[in-house]
Amino acid sequence: MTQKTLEAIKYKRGDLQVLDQLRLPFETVYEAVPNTVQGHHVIKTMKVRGAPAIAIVAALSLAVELNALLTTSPTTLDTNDKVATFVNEKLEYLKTSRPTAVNLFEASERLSNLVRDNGDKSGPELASIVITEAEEMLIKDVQDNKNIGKFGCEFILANANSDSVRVLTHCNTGSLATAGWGTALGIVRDLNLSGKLDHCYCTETRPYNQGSRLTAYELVYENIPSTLICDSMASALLKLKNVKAIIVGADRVAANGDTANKIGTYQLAITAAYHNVMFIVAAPLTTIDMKTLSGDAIVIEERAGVEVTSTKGRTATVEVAAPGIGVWNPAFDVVPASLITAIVTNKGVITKNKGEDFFRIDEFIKNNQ
Ligand SMILES: CSC[C@@H](O)[C@@H](O)C(=O)COP(=O)(O)O
Repeated sequence: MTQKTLEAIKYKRGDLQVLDQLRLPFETVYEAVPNTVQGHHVIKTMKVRGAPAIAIVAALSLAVELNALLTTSPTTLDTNDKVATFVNEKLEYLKTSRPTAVNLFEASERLSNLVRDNGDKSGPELASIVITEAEEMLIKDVQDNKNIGKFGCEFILANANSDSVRVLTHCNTGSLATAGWGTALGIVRDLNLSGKLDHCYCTETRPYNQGSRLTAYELVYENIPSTLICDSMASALLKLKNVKAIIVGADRVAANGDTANKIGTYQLAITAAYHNVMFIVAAPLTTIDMKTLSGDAIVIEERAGVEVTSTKGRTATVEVAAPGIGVWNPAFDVVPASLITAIVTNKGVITKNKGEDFFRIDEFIKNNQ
């Protein structure tokens, strides 16, 4: 059965449009992204957000820029060297948009390696190879998410000891955060399609409200039985509502399984452990960063204090804090591997060995190439 999901990224060769997520859930407005300057802008300002979507929009913004130059200014791309320099400079620039989600850095490295490995091609040929690779990222991400949904749904049902489950999710990990379907929210979709989802709770996810604005929007859009809670209600929910699993996405998973995700994820993992509730991280393998050995080395983005002192409503942004108060606004936190039950990837589910408090992700990758 196919199910229509929201589309954060609309692309055909030479034309990239992104859904402006700052205007959701009240207005559906697409914005053209004709080049990397605009790509950088929509990522930095969070018109597009979510680890996979950030990487795909960055790569496609480069693809549309290259595509346009091939016709409007062919001499700028007429040698291999010119294209290689152009692509690498643009990738370095795009990487400065947001620091925590590794997918952007992984995509950049992949495109850069492609350029290095195609030193024998003409300029236009090399540009075309880069464009095609960026386009494939968009297609592959949806398939990866479908696999995550299936694996995660099976794992949760196999371990829940009940016929239908209630789950809690945090931030937005759905179609809006990816090329389609979603990671953690993809699992929720699969649970719902299998008829085994009793209810999905979602947090508001202050300060940016990805939960109340975006996840709630996706849940309502698809008629998934769901309820919104404030972030501060999570422990009470686990105590009183028989939730079987908390399912979250990831911005970067370190080699030992420590996971950076939206601020508030860490406290959810602590309360899940206390209440003996499964804590599931859902992410494609592109979100795993084997070069980062543990969560301590993950750079956490800090954003402007105004996101905490104000809230964006339907018609205006309103101040909600006493003027003059100091603000700390880390956008992400790190969940230690010891608190994570399983990491659900597009290649399968990674669990810990008995008695160990870290994941052997290197072994999993070796066995699932
Ligand atoms: C599939 S999205 C996974 C994560 O990127 C998501 O949970 C998250 O933390 C997004 O943060 P954001 O700041 O909205 O980009």
